[in-house]
Amino acid sequence: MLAITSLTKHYGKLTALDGVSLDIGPGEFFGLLGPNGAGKSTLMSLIAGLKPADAGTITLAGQPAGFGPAAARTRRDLGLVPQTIALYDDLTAEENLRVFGELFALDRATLQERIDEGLAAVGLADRRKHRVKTFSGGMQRRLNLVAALLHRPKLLLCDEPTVGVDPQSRNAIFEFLEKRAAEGLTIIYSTHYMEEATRLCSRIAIIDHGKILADGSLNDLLGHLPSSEQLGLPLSAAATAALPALAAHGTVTTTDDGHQIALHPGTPLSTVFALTEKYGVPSSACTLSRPGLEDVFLHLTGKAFRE
Ligand SMILES: Nc1ncnc2c1ncn2[C@@H]1O[C@H](COP(=O)(O)OP(=O)(O)OP(=O)(O)O)[C@@H](O)[C@H]1O
Repeated sequence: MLAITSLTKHYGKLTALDGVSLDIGPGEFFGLLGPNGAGKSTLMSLIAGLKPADAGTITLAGQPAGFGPAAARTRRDLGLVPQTIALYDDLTAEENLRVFGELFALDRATLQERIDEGLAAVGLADRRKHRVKTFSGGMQRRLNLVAALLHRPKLLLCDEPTVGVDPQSRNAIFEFLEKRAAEGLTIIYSTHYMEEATRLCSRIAIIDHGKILADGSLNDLLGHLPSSEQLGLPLSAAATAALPALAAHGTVTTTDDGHQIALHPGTPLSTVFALTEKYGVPSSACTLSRPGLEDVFLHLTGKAFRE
């Protein structure tokens, strides 16, 4: 549906996007996960046509997309929830939505129907007559989401929509987006929160320094790691005695915090725990953890993820 090829963007000497290529299919809930300054907003702005690319192409359903007059038609098929809230403070929630709807030349009846439906869907129906300046950041975000979908775009771009948002609004945003995704809307969702990408996205691309480092389902990404589970042991004499036997089942690293054994994929936990028991390591002293996206990022970049 959305095809991006070798997209590059410089700001002066800084390369914000460096040859990004992506193919996003219809109905995908696509996560763009990267630390601050990775290039997420730049990529979103180029797709939305707010800025020109220096090189590369963007097409939506085979038609030119992005910046410039050739992409004017496909821009109608996009909705953007920008990182910075874009609403009129002195207008009420409903008045704001009317302004956005009129930009897309929606007829009065259709617009009213969509306003009512949208406000109800994000839990703002009872605040429709209140000015936006009286809203919390989270409420403003929710309203921005409704505004971006009034013209029923095929693709929704959400640029870090939960930054500075209270937990209640965060959940309302998640549930709203999950419903739209279940209805078939294609969503690109940028975030620097790994748990958001894990919860929401059917596919995740990890971006850093303007490059896509990995792209796939959560399981595909975890597949980059050499181990699926990690056993933690204390620095006790019993645990140290068990290490040679455990080393046959995984890679051992020892730090001041204890021994870590990254188990070889497919190692039965019963085998591992039989060994710790044999050497007298109490099970309460053992920990077992599954790796997450943080470990994938560390594995790919050699650096901890900076949120
Ligand atoms: N208008 C601009 N002029 C100069 N440099 C810019 C501009 N916009 C972004 N940058 C730089 O480009 C790089 C990518 O920025 P971008 O905003 O795309 O990243 P991001 O992943 O969205 O980060 P954040 O989560 O902080 O918004 C950063 O180094 C940023 O400082």
